[in-house]
This record gives sequence, structure tokens and C-alpha cells, in this order.
Amino acid sequence: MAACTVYSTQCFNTISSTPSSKTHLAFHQRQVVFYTTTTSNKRNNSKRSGGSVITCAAGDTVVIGLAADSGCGKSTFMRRLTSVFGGAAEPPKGGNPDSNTLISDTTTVICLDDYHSLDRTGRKEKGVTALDPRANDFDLMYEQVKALKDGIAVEKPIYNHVTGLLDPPELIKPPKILVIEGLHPMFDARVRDLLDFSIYLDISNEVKFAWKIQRDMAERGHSLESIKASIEARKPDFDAYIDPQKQYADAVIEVLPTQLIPDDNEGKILRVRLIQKEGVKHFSPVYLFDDGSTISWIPCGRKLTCSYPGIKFFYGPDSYFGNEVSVVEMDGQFDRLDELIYVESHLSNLSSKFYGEVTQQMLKHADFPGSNNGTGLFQTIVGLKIRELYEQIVASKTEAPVGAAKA
Ligand SMILES: Nc1ncnc2c1ncn2[C@@H]1O[C@H](COP(=O)(O)OP(=O)(O)OP(=O)(O)O)[C@@H](O)[C@H]1O
Ligand SMILES: O=C(CO)[C@H](O)[C@H](O)COP(=O)(O)O
Repeated sequence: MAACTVYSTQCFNTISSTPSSKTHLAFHQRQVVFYTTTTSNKRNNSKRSGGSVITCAAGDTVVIGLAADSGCGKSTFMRRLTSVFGGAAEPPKGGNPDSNTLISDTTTVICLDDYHSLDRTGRKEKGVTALDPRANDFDLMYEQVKALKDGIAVEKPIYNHVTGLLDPPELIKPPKILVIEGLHPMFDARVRDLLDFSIYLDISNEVKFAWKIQRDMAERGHSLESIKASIEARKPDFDAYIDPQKQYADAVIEVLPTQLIPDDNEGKILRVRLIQKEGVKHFSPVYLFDDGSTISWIPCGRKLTCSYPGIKFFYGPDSYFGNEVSVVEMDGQFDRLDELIYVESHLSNLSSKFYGEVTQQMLKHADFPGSNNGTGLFQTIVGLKIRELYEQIVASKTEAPVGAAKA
């Protein structure tokens, strides 16, 4: 956690709440700022108050945005990211058992579903989906992400996925790294500007469908028809509000059906592309063999065991929404994960701390979905990149006063 003392939240509760109001108070001889934002929730007749108490001088929180549709691997990615920093991520201790937040020593992951301004029944009554901006409170999202970035604890609302209601808020203290994950981290320009790094998980419709069926049929007992209907119902809003955010992402992990099997419709073998924006501060793209070149590589042979249809890598420069990017692509899947070290040794700029760290991370989480293909590989690499970005930002802040003195 960033150095921070949080005074009793009752202090916050004693302040009358007016929408988006700021009140400055003297408190214990320190300047304390209360942010209070209220959203009426007629359905459960409760007031959602986002309030916070400034007692931190830090303001060192690095903010990462992770955008994707529901069921597209955000939680899996978060587990890989948290593992890179060591330590397990858990919901806030003693809090709401249905909290969506995950806290570890270094990272706090908040789910942006908590900023739904309409609960499940409210959305149904108004005929809007959760993807629609009208069902979300972007003012509160902005105020609270900004507060956390500035080292201020907040009382964040909770959207309860079990009941479909808006629950009373939970206290979130400013972490070293704040990850905001969900449907809209890059939708609102004010929130977007707070991000130090952004990622979009771009899962093609065919693959999304296959994953949804696997999870919602096998694990949640939904019927094939209801899964199809739910995907279709969300699609217009997904296209209008979620998908366009990928143009702003610093890294996109694009997941497509394989090209190694003609007309494959099983969706089990994946072609995964890591699209990395050039010129992003503290982020230096990964490359294969030679920086800036264009390479197609089939690593199968003496050092890598491959069964049908094999594995194919590609690396090269490209343009993405008018931005210069470099792309590393992997089509196919690993037979033996320990042999990944052979591929790792041909990738550069991995931001690893020792030779073989990527392979070690992948082996450690061999049971996570996607560990035998490019989804797991690129999620792990992006995790290492975020660690390096964080370390560089912290180092640059520590060095800044020295530079300033020289000037
Ligand atoms: N890389 C992958 N390869 C194969 N299947 C995957 C992969 N990632 C996720 N899945 C499938 O998708 C499901 C959802 O993954 P996950 O819970 O990580 O997504 P999510 O975006 O956090 O979902 P939600 O927002 O609905 O909670 C998993 O249970 C798994 O079936
Ligand atoms: O797109 C989603 C992000 O997770 C959910 O569908 C949205 O949050 C609404 O949740 P629920 O279906 O539990 O009411």
C-alpha cells in the first residue's frame, strides 16, 4: 500500500452528500478533503455514496486499465498479473462476501461493474444493457480513480452480481498498482487520461462464443439457446461502446480462430496476436529475433515438440487505428510447456528479471485457461511489462528531484 492513514469512515458519513461536491475541512491539524458523490438508487431505496478522506501524501499509484467484454478472460489475466508481483489476491478482509475487488500486496483490482448506476431490474425497466453508458456512473468512476491515483482512499460502491443490486460501498485504499478492469476503462476521456497503461482483450466472436458455451453451459447450467440469445442481445452495444475502446489501448491481445486448419470451426486452436503501440512511455515492445524486422517462424522440430497442426510465429511492424505498432503472433498450441524456454530464448525485450521467467510463470499456472497457447503467453508477457512500467515510473519519480536540482 502507498503510505496512507485512513481515518474513520464515519467522518465521511457525517458529511451531507451532494452530487459531486467537494468539501475542505480542517481535521486533526491536517487538511482533509471529502469527496462525496451520491447516486440515488430508487430500486433498493439506498444512497450510494462515494466518499473519501485524504490523509495520504503519496500519490504514487500507477493505474492500469483492462478492457474486455464479459467472459473474455479478464479474471484469468488478473491472476497471471498478480502472480508476477508475488502474493495472492483476495477480496477485502471482513467485507462484503460478494465484493468484486481483489487485493494483494502490490495490486488492487477493482471491477468497473461496481459503477453500474442502474441495478439489474433498473436496466430491465429502462430497456438498457450494462454495456450502455446510461447504465454507468462515469462521473463517480472518474472522481474515485483520480482520488486513488492521488493517494486518497475512497468508498467505492459494489454491484452485487449474485443479487443484481447495488450494495453499500467498501473502503478502497490507494495501492501501488490500481487495475481497473471491466467493460469501460477507456470509454470516458477523463478516466482514460488517468491510465498509465491500457490493455484491451479482443476476443473474436467465434472464440467468445466457444468460451461462453464452455463456461455458461458446463459451469452455470445455461442452455445453448440462452447463451446465443444473450450474445446477440449484447452485440449492438458491444459494437457501439466496448469494441471502439481498443483504438486507445497500449497493448491489445487479439484472439482469433487458427489459420493452421482450413475452415476450422472448433475454436480450440487459437491464433493470438499481441499488438503493441510504439512510443508509449515506459513500454518497450517485445520482439522476435530482430527489432523492427518481419519474420515468420515455425519453431517445431528438434527443440520443440509439435503435434498437428503445429505452431507458427510471426513478428512485424503494422498500423493499428493510425498508430504505429509491432505485432507478435502465435498460431497453434504447445504440447510440452517446459519446452517454451526454446521460444522464450528467441524473444527479446521481455522485461523478465531472469532467463526463463516467462516459462516459469507459465508452468506455475499450467492449469489456467490458455496456458498452452498465445493467450497465456502474451498475458504473462504483458504482466512482466506492467511490472517494469511500474518500476520505471517509481524510479522516475524518485529521480525527478535530482534532475530538477541539476537544472
Ligand atoms: N485463454 C483462454 N483459453 C480458453 N478459455 C478461456 C481463456 N480465457 C478464458 N477462458 C474461458 O472463459 C471463461 C471466462 O474467463 P474469465 O473468468 O477469466 O473471464 P472474465 O472476463 O473475467 O469473465 P466475467 O467478466 O464474466 O467474470 C473461463 O471460465 C474459460 O472457460
Ligand atoms: O457485462 C457484464 C460485466 O460483467 C455483466 O453482464 C454486467 O455487469 C451485469 O451483471 P449481471 O448480469 O450479473 O447483472
